[in-house]
Amino acid sequence: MTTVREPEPVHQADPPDDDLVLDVRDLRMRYGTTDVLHGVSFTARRGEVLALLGPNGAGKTTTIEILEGFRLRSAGAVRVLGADPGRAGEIWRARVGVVLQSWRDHGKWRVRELLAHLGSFYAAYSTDRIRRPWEVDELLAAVGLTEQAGRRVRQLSGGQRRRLDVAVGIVGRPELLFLDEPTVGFDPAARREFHDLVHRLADLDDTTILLTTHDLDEAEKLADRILILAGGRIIADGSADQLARQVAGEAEVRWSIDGDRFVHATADATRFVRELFRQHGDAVDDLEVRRTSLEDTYMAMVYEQETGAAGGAAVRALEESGR
Ligand SMILES: Nc1ncnc2c1ncn2[C@@H]1O[C@H](COP(=O)(O)OP(=O)(O)OP(=O)(O)O)[C@@H](O)[C@H]1O
Repeated sequence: MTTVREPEPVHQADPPDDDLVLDVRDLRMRYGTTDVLHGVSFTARRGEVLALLGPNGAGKTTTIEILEGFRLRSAGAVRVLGADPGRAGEIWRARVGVVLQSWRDHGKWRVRELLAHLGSFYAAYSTDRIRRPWEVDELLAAVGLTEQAGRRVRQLSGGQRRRLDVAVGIVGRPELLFLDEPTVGFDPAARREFHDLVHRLADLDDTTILLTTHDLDEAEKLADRILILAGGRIIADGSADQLARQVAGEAEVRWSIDGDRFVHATADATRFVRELFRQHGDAVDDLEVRRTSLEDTYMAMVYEQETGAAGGAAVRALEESGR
């Protein structure tokens, strides 16, 4: 008997997308019997800056460590620069920069020597597009450590040491940079310089950056997109403006009449203020229009997630917090 085989279905593989630097789908992590990540999904494209926010213990460091290849996931599909970080090799590692929460080695080394030494490991991974490593004097200037170049690492202040952590993380000119709470201990000037450096890396070098921070002002200033991790899932993914619109009116209007203070959240502040004056005219005093801050949005979203409140509760919480 002759059997006729059905033609094999043709699998049209998607062309590799060089711009897709992070592709995380349904990532799960369990420590012992405790599930920490219940299905985390997000992507990041070349040159994007993402801020990963969430309450203490939400799983931000766990997520980042999995993407860095330092921790094995329990389940889910993860591609980082086109590879599985759990199995990727040396060449992949040379393309990834990491700034951990604290880094305490090499106290006897001098700053310049340490950076030159660590940088030398990246020379073999230079490409036509990216010359590795970063030239040491240029790097010292970029992180604001030129004056400390000859100092021993253990003689640096906390903030200077954190700058050195950043320098160590970027000395190999990474295409993808992970920053875990990068500005803890920075004074305001150092913080601003660091923000300039992040913008420069993303805008000029097309570096993709994923950072965790508890500083919502910093997240708003730095990130193209904000991810909020709570309850083991990403509960929000978008620009600060987009998130604000999801939660409530975009603006908060405050005013007083005869000494009594009022507050109202609205999507159309102009129309609301026009109506306010039409009704109360010159009696309106102390008028203030404020856009919903990322902090308001964050608090409302995390509150809603934690309490399991139905839609609309976040809006009410936001209004309460404004009173
Ligand atoms: N090695 C481990 N073994 C068991 N549990 C762990 C381990 N590492 C982390 N956890 C737990 O997993 C949860 C997530 O921790 P993780 O450090 O990822 O949170 P985080 O969002 O980075 O927190 P923070 O904002 O406080 O830095 C926490 O409940 C933590 O106690």
